[in-house]
Amino acid sequence: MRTSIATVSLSGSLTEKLTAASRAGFDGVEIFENDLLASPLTPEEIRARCADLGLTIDLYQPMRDVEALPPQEFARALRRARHKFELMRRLGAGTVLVCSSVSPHAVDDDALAAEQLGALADLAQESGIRVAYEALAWGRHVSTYDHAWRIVEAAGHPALGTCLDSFHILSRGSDPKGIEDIPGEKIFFLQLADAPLLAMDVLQWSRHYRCFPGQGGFDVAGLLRHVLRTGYDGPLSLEVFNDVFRQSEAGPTAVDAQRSLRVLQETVGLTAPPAPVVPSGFAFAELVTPDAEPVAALLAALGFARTARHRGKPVDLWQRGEARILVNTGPAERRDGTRLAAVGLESPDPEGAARRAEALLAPVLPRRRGPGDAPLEAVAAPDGTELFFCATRRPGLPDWRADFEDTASASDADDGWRVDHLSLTQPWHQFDEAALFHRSVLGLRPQESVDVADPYGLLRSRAVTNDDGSVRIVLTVGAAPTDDTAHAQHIALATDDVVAAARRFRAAGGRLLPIPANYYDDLAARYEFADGELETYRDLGILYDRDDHGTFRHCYTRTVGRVFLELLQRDGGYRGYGAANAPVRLAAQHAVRGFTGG
Ligand SMILES: O=C(O)c1ccc(O)c(O)c1
Ligand SMILES: [Mg+2]
Repeated sequence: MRTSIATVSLSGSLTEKLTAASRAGFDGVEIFENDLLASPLTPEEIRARCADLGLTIDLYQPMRDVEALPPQEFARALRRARHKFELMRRLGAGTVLVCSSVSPHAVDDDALAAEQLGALADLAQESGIRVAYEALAWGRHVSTYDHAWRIVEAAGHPALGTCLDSFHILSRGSDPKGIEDIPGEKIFFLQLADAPLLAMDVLQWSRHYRCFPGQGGFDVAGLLRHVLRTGYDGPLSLEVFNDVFRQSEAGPTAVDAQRSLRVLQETVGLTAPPAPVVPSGFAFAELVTPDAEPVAALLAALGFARTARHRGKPVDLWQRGEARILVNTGPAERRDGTRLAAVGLESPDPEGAARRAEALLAPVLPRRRGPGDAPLEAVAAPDGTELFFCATRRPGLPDWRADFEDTASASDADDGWRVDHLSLTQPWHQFDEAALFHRSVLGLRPQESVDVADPYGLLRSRAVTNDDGSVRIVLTVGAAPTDDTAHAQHIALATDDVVAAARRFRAAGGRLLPIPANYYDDLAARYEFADGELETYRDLGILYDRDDHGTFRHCYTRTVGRVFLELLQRDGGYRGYGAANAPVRLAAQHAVRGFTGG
């Protein structure tokens, strides 16, 4: 179906908004009055600009406080309407949105509302304009979609229809099934927005927290299915009031928006893009570093061996068991220091995974290929992390390690080491986008979002995983973009014996993050441990957690550049990431930085 976006959903000047919408592939826009009023362009110039960009103007909005008014007030509303309709004629906009009145003058009288909306529609019709009446969730007398429809139906005017807005319908908990009672041709417009499930005033919720479908907790797809059953064939339009999007660059936001509509259309069966190819493990994690020495020392102390070197680039492969870490000393920038730049995802169908990514507007990266290199499909995640779709030892698929020359054989080949999860810090304004990206492009499943207290701010964290837990990516976002501790990334390595791993690391000269004694006193109060067990944890700085399924023990290396490593042991099917311990870990990391001056 045609896709549209309200200018209020994007940041910048009207021109910037239109350009971003067009580039992201939208067919049309809803022009918000404020964007027009603030624009130096005349309505004719805006019309021409839209035409040049291949955008139709699908809606002009909003017109407020029009219906169920005393005669004098209504006369004034009609006068305003005349001006708006003239403006819309110059703009070439054919539909105006009228939202249900919040005016203290409005009376609770559906017959009067129908009569006055009919009179407004008469006037609109003279200018070839249609009126779409929308119930605001906080409207004074009309706040539900079925009520707005009853009034439209009673008016019985060909130029008057209703506008459905998923936020207003779902935020109030209305049953969207009743939408099917509205004839499709009387639904003049459909606005789509999702929102996180928050317990708050609905107006504040609407004006600040809306997000794109698939990023919140509403069943927008379910609502759309009801709308489609009516025969509605107008645009799917995103109307998202969001404080974060207002501050972010319009270009990426528009792409995020368009991706959400592509996923939504796929979900309801309107389109069939290439199916997701869910990754089945981590092939590697790649660190880019300006100085390989500290990274090499850290990996060596952990028992990793440098097993291979890339034939054409300064990239070493370090390995322990099934855990593989690439250390790239090529394009590193001093400013960032060591960072986690790329992730190799085991893919049953790398080409299919890349096609899926492309269909959902993920930037496909130029293949970094030298002569004779194995083909490697790669895309960029919203945070810039490069995601490679690759195969390790898979019959019929080229092995990514073909580009590497063995330098040593791996030690400890079968001791159960593997990458358990990767934690990737997201730019503060891309957290919701990142979750939607990983879900839709990679087919990973988002878990609950958790808040983690950091001594200098609050962190949000959300894991995306595949079904068997062999791929887990933890997306985090910190409050202060300048806080290095909150913005560190990490590689978590699973072992079958974290105590032995920690001891070995320390014996080899590695330094584990020290954890305060208070933490262990508290653990002793919460759980019973075998003799000496707690003392071992206390000595090594091992943290402990438990869920309904099992237990979790984990400890941390010091940070190199932006990256640290975690050693962990999952037992009995523990599913989490030790979130209960994260505040202690973050405080300890801050303390170490403070102590050493970073
Ligand atoms: O917040 C508002 O006032 C407002 C205005 C127009 C809309 O279409 C809407 O859904 C909300
Ligand atoms: Mg709306």
